[in-house]
Amino acid sequence: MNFFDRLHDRIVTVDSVVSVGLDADLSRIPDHLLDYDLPRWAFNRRIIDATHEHAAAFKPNAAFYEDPDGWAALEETIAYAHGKGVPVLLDAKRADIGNTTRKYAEILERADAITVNPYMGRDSLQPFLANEEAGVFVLCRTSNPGGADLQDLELETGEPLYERVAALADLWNENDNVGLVVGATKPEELEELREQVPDLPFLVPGVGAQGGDAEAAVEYGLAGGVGLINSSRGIIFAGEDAGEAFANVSGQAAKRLKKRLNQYRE
Ligand SMILES: O=c1ccn([C@@H]2O[C@H](COP(=O)(O)O)[C@@H](O)[C@H]2O)c(=O)[nH]1
Repeated sequence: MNFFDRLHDRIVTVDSVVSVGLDADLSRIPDHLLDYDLPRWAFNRRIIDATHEHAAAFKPNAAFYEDPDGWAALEETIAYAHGKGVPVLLDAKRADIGNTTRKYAEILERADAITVNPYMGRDSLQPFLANEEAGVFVLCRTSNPGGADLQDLELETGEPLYERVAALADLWNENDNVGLVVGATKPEELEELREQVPDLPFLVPGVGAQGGDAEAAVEYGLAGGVGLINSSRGIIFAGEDAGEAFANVSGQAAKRLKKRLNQYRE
């Protein structure tokens, strides 16, 4: 079954478009978990237990797992999320020359979807795009201030580069498996892009710690009700001062975000 069909079913089941970002920063994990063999896994397991009923997806960012223990923690995390019936989107922003990107794409044997970087062009994304079962979210207009440096550059046609990326992603969507990454900190661009590519679901990061626009994220991020609005630190570290009750606080934060976003869903 296609990723976006699976995501649609999950969104309906939990009545939520919340993506819970599992950015398990070791320096912020509660002290009482640091003696575990894999503290990031111990942390994620508790966060998953507390938030899964509000989660349309979990989104670990690969940056927080790129060491031997990290990969082990990530494997356990993905398997556990799947056991709860929740799809996993790995935020890895991958792409490279063909030989390398084929290896990168093997991660889709584990994760259900991935973020990719379009800068190297179509051939660098081909193994991801060819995977009919997986979701492929192409970075388009990112949430960070420096996203403007390249993404807003005006092309000879007068369009900004991010709009060309959206047009290309639409062309690349032969398997109905492509979405865009568009930050909630960019509400005007969200609106423009939704008009430009009405059928592509968006992954919208930036509604939590980055202070993005939750209403615009929902209004423009969803295509036919399908899309993901992500918060990472705003959920997983909401209970940073709560000691052993940290995961309960995260569960409440995920529920609150779900309710807030649902106000804007049709
Ligand atoms: O444009 C982008 C693309 C990716 N991200 C990632 O999303 C989360 C956001 O974390 P918060 O703690 O909710 O700010 C994180 O993994 C980023 O690397 C993004 O923020 N913006």
